[in-house]
Amino acid sequence: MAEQGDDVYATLLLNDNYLPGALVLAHSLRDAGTTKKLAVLVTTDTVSSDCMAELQKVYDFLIPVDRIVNKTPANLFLMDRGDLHSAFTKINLWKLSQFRRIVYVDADMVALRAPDELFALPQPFSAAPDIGWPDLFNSGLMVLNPNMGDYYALLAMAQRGISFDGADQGLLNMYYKDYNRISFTYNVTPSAHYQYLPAYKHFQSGISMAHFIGTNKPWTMGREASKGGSPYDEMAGRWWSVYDRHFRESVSARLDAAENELMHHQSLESSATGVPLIVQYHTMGEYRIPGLTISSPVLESRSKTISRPGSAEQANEPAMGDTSLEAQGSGEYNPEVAEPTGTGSFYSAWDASKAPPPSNSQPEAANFPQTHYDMSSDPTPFKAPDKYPEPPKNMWYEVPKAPTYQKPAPIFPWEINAPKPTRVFQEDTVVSEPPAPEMDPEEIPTVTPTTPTLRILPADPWQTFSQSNAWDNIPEIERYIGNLQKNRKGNIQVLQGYGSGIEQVSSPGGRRQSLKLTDFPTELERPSLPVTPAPIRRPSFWGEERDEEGELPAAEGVPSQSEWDPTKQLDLLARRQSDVLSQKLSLDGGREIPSRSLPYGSEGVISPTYVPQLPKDGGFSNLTPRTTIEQPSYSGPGASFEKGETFPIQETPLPPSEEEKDVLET
Ligand SMILES: O=c1ccn([C@@H]2O[C@H](COP(=O)(O)OP(=O)(O)O[C@H]3O[C@H](CO)[C@@H](O)[C@H](O)[C@H]3O)[C@@H](O)[C@H]2O)c(=O)[nH]1
Ligand SMILES: [Mn+2]
Repeated sequence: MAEQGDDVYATLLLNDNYLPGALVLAHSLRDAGTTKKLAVLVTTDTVSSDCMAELQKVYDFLIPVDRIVNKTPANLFLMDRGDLHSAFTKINLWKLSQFRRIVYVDADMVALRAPDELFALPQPFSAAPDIGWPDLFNSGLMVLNPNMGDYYALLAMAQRGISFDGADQGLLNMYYKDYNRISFTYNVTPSAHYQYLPAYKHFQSGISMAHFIGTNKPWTMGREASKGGSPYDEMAGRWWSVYDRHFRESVSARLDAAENELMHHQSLESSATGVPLIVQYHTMGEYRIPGLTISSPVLESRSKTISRPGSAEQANEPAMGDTSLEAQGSGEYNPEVAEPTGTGSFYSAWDASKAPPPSNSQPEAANFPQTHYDMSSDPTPFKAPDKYPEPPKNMWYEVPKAPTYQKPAPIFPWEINAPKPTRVFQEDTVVSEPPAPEMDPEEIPTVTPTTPTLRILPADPWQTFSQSNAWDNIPEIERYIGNLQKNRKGNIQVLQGYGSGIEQVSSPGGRRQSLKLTDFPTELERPSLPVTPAPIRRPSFWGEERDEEGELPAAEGVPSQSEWDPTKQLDLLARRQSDVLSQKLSLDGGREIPSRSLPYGSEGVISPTYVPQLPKDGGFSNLTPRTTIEQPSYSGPGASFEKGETFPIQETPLPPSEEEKDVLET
């Protein structure tokens, strides 16, 4: 019986599943030398009597408490912990006014040292920060003074389901908003957060308690699960070292026990070695079903028991027995000691990354944890509560009144001074601009690009380039090639319109002697256009009938075929067009007319849009704009006529002269 004003460490057990945790916790505190008493709160409807019997072996007080269930557990599923439906039961701690002070510790914690100093804290309520949300405290370790005032207040909240996580931590943090924060070393939860490892290394020696938060606990993962070097593995190793100190069988004991099992059909309540079966049953890898066959090379000869993954290594461990356990009892967990070294080891020695599973291994299903659920035997019908918790208020979304859209911040420099886009008309933007001086690419400043403007360049592009091919100036070559061509020419019928009459010119090889690539065919060489002014009579579709009516009268104003001189007419047309053009020019105030590129020889007109590719020195200065348009002619040799060249009207093909032949031979 508790004396008034006792100090206790207390934990909570809601079912048998956490039994290994509660036992290891109690042993760890005792092993660490606490001077305080230990209490465990149990919900008797779900904790078995076997379990309570085990608890009583280590705990000073076994306190039955009423289960407090969260009837609105939705928030629990936010953290995927539906199993914590009864976590509100923790509130019963405040009811235990027989104690002066309680240091509550979750059953999934292990003491590395006994934090007895917490009983001397001046504050009424203390806890350590939670790793998930450090403003909050983790309710796995709490220093509290039981009192009925707090109890009823907390109970009222619990009954209304007030808890942001649906469990005790959410509730208690809403109640104790100004808690006394104690060091994280009193409730160290393993983490893989980047800052964690260096801090862990630094503060490691000061850790009082480790806490295995989450669904997985050391006793549900098995001994093999935490053999790495991470903080979690190290802390889980500490848990297992306590477990082994108190619940691990020595191999010699197990061998004896196996023999006994065979000989005397040992009872199932505790293993032959004295380790309670219920503890083994709830500890992953520890449970051995008595009387079943085993294929362990070591035990085979002496007993027939089934081996589970976790216990197989023990079966194969050399018979060091208690010596090895004592080595671990020093407090530092040494994985080496727990490592099996026997030759016949078939589970722990099997490295799945290196070899297939041993052929003599057991099916893993033998290892599955089992939970038994009983149907409720409570005959009272369900009665709805008088009042349900008020639905939360202010749970609508307020549509913002003013649009909150903000232009995104500029990324590129030109976004800052972007010019306003406007419509641009060519008339407005045509400006004469000197070309930009050449610039070192590295000196080019950031420029704000604008709509490019059309430039009229005051340049006669032809003057800046040589207009002939180099070989054009060598008469020998020209003459030779000219003669070759002469001989290849066929007879071309052309119309030559000198004067008013039409001369028929047969002009084989009548081409002037020039090899320039830019040459166009002369007028003589071009075939005549089939200009037909008056229709030519053809046989009528209606035959004679139509003919009887006589010929249709010729259209008025259309000259007869014989009167039509196509060359004259073309010349006329050209003149008229050129008149129209010059008229337009004077109307436009002398502005130049954009023109198509003209054939060779009709220089003098410069396209305003033409930008010559100038030589690098930028020879602009000596170029002047030209605004005259030379009138084309269709009557003379015209555009293709070359200076100093006489136009041959008639020419007979000749073989090359002796002189020309000489050139050929050289
Ligand atoms: O099936 C169960 C579940 C819980 N418990 C007891 O309730 C405690 C809390 O559950 P636990 O699994 O340890 O929760 P944590 O993973 O530690 O989760 C966090 O969130 C819980 C709910 O808020 C708090 O109770 C814990 O202190 C806090 O660390 C356990 O330690 C046990 O004492 C049982 O006995 N049986
Ligand atoms: Mn916990």
